[in-house]
Amino acid sequence: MQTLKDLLYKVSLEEVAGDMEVEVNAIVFDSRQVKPGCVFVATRGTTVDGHTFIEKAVADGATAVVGEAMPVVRQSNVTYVTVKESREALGIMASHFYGNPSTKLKLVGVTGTNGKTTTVTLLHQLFRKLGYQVGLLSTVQNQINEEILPSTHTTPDAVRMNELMAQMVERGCTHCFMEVSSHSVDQRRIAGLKYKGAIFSNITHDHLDYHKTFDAYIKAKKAFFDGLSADAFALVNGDDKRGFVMLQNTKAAKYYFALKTEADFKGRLLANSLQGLEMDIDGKPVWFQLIGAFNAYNILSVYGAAVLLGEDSEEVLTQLSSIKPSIGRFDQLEFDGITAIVDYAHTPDALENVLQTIDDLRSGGEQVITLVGCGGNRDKTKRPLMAQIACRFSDKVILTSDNPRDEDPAEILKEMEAGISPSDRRKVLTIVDRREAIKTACMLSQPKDIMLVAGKGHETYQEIKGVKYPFDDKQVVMEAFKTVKG
Ligand SMILES: CC(=O)N[C@H]1[C@@H](OP(=O)(O)OP(=O)(O)OC[C@H]2O[C@@H](n3ccc(=O)[nH]c3=O)[C@H](O)[C@@H]2O)O[C@H](CO)[C@@H](O)[C@@H]1O[C@H](C)C(=O)N[C@@H](C)C(=O)N[C@H](CCC(=O)O)C(=O)O
Ligand SMILES: Nc1ncnc2c1ncn2[C@@H]1O[C@H](COP(=O)(O)OP(=O)(O)OP(=O)(O)O)[C@@H](O)[C@H]1O
Ligand SMILES: N[C@H](CCC[C@H](N)C(=O)O)C(=O)O
Ligand SMILES: [Mg+2]
Repeated sequence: MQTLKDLLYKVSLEEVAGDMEVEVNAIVFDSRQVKPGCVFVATRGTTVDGHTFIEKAVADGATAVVGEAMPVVRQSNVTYVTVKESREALGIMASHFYGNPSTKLKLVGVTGTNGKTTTVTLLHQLFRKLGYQVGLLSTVQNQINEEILPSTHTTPDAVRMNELMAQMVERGCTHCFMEVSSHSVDQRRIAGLKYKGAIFSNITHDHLDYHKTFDAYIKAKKAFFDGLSADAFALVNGDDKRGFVMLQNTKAAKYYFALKTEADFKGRLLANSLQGLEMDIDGKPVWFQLIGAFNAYNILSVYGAAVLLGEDSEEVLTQLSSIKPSIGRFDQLEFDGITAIVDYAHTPDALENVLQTIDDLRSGGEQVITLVGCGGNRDKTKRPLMAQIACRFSDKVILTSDNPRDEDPAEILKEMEAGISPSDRRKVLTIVDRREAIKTACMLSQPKDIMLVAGKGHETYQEIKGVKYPFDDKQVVMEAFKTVKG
């Protein structure tokens, strides 16, 4: 067991009351999870202040408390430590508790509005093919080699994350590829981690509900790069004007990947179809199985990161050309000549990219039918924009629910409808029930048509008022086709 003093190594302390040599058997930041002998870390959250649960945590057996303000009435057998930033302390403590696993792995983090899951999944599969034991932390799933562990967040909380990394180390992993969400940087979930590399994919509109302004959102992403050490690499998209911003204050070695501008890892798109894409990389034409021009960026950053991690460039391209992750990103289903595409596009930029890809691949005569919704309790400003984009690229649009969470789904749909111009209204149907909406889309589609089911991708549930009901777009689409056309 470790002492509180061990766990607080390198954390700047403001005040200590009690014994720092006390042993702790767990780190807990939710009073409902407290067990005797643990240290309770109180953080100020987005809905409640964890400091209000200190007494409860102590009553339930916490032997130590760490937080930004301590109660006046204290128990003599409990150690109270005041720190400047509890979330930062929590990250560092979690790392120490699990033996600093990030220092024993080549840890690469990917941040950006879109493309994180695709990039880390490609990296995981690539390094498996290159013969390594590899860990993965992603929105879709966490993985230790082939073993799949459920994921609840894009970037887990500090305790869970270090626990997972410790398991990776124990199982012989040499590399770990993880998504770094802007929330996780802001909430210091990644404090205490040692990165070997960081990738920036792009930044566009999302999460303004949380960050409030676009500048604050950029700042959160940049903080990830600011925190890198000199022996790490920072690889950014040179075609995104914020790529340069990410590198401004980092100590890490700086690299760019790009399609349009000069870069250390430069690609040129040669061909793009529903079967895949061909790209010239460093003078070599290579065929990849991923679909959509935006994936050229994901492939380039994966290539760059692999080379920067010391892999042979030829071998990397050979292996990369054989990979096609099936993770609810541009997943194609066929039924009687109709193509249905299930995609996780849940931001205006992602939706536009996917629809542009479909548009580029149209052969003429077919209809594009887009089904889309927007999540509740999330950025409201993207709602009218996403409806507008769907209309711009589609012959028919069905607006429906995504994960309404605690909001009224009809209200979300009204906010989406506000983005539709009078001339586009005739092509739009609004159907609140997603299953019914999918059935209608199937009914409206004819052979050769392309139907896009956007927003939920890999998700296997629909969250309505705190309950997650089983719902898998791919499965529902296949069932609907069988019912309607079968
Ligand atoms: C808005 C947000 O990001 N919230 C995250 C945050 O919770 P919070 O600190 O704000 O929670 P809070 O309810 O205000 O509580 C404050 C503190 O009091 C504690 N508490 C609370 C109640 C109680 O009875 N006792 C108690 O001790 C809580 O454990 C917490 O430590 O910290 C928690 C622990 O790390 C996260 O689980 C939680 O994620 C919530 C569930 C969430 O939905 N997050 C989403 C928005 C998110 O993080 N998304 C990103 C990016 C998604 C993407 O684009 O890919 C992600 O990384 O997944
Ligand atoms: N490099 C990219 N540029 C723009 N759009 C992309 C890119 N890569 C993927 N997309 C689009 O964004 C959607 C989400 O992709 P992905 O899941 O890889 O992103 P993410 O950053 O992990 O998202 P999240 O923030 O939800 O975790 C995809 O379904 C696709 O439509
Ligand atoms: N990680 C993202 C996922 C959004 C997916 C979409 N289906 C929704 O529910 O809005 C978020 O939590 O904002
Ligand atoms: Mg993701």
